[in-house]
Amino acid sequence: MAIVEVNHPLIQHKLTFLRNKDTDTKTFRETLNEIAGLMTYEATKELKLEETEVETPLMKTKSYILPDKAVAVVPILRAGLGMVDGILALVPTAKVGHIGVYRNEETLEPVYYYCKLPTDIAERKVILVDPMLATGGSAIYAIDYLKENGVTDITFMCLVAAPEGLAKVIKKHPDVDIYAAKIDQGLDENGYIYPGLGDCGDRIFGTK
Ligand SMILES: O=c1ccn([C@@H]2O[C@H](COP(=O)(O)O)[C@@H](O)[C@H]2O)c(=O)[nH]1
Ligand SMILES: O=P(O)(O)OP(=O)(O)O
Ligand SMILES: [Mg+2]
Repeated sequence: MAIVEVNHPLIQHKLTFLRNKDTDTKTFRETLNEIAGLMTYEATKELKLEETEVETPLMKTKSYILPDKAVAVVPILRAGLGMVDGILALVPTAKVGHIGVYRNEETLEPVYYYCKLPTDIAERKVILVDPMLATGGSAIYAIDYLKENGVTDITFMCLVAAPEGLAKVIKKHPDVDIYAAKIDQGLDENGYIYPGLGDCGDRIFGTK
């Protein structure tokens, strides 16, 4: 198990634009995908490769490729969708599953409404994505769901995490690696990450 805050200057620079309440929807969406791509570089560094042989213009040589069933990306709807294209730009062979979970605004408990996973998901490393890890309820629900479907290798990737939510996820799922661009101060009285960037789903899709 590892918690990794990806402190790369480009990521921290771009995160500033996502935090800014005046950033427009188009810029927000593009920047979120750019960060997701940069974080993917870090989060996939332990991927196993297969040996192959390739013919260069000069000679045959040993080289390495990802196995066919290396990776699946699973966004938690809706906000997780905002990271998918950035990840697929780096891992185009990844399959994509979807888990629909929203937060009940009063109880902050996750409410399930949709799921579609690749049939061979248990054979893949799953990168589960949601930009915001707040109370941890949505992440724990989705990880439970993936494990019930046979997945054994899960990395959770988010943009901003609250320490209290992180602690809950690690306690319930100590085998899951978590990558965050930033671990923030905490949660406010409404369960929003502080200072955070607001409601990420609404900012991606312009729904408020
Ligand atoms: O500041 C925030 C906090 C949460 N969200 C949305 O909620 C879920 C995660 O909340 P949990 O309490 O961890 O279940 C996440 O999917 C976000 O969509 C947010 O946008 N901003
Ligand atoms: O997790 P929520 O409730 O913020 O839902 P969405 O991601 O669809 O905005
Ligand atoms: Mg959500």
